[in-house]
Amino acid sequence: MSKGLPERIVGMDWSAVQRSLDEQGFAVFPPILDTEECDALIASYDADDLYRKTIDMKRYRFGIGEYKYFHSPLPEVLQQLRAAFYPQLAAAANRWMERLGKEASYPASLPEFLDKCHQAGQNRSTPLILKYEAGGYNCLHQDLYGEVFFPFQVLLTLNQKETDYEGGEFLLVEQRPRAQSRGHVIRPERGGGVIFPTSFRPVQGMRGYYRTTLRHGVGTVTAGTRYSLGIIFHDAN
Ligand SMILES: O=C(O)CCC(=O)C(=O)O
Ligand SMILES: [Fe+2]
Repeated sequence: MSKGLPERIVGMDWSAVQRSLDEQGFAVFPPILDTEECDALIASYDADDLYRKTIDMKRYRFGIGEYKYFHSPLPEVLQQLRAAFYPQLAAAANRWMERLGKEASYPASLPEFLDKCHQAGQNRSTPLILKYEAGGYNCLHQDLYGEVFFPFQVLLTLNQKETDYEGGEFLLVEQRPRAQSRGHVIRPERGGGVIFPTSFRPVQGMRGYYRTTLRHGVGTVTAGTRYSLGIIFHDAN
């Protein structure tokens, strides 16, 4: 891919993404990282000086697998992904809050939003890289790390389904008020991913919008190794 990463993100079909977010609650996007960029991120998994913390998921009963939080300042790719996705998603976030009758208070740029996190005592960086080997999985969860949170997060897969791993589907479960839950199974291409709600979303009902609760996770990897990159916009306390 010849263009720089921020240009590739700005050049995504954002009207289709916004529509998909509003209608389905999530949006799958085609590769924005090329094979070399994905391979470089995978190769950096063992570069321990890049990370502030490593989590063995089994220890916390989060699933089976491992993830590492990048420390701040983030590697350039992570910084670019976070900063370039933010403005489009802030517009969606404010639209969603208005629909739910809440204050639409997400600032236009990432540094302004991070200031809010820091003022609330949320100073630790949250973008992460995840690794699941055969038998690995990630239980359904939400990534909330304090009072301030951004309503969207982004997940990119760094290697190729079917070639590098089998199973390991991205799972999104939507809990509807006074009704049964609905599941979505998403399998992005290497270098592509999905934008999804951190915690809840507005759904159009007969009388205005109501709110559903979302959790995400990963189905069992049945063969190979799956690597992914999680872009969380709020910092952690
Ligand atoms: O590995 C995945 O697909 C999910 C990772 C995750 O839970 C996240 O990025 O928040
Ligand atoms: Fe997560």
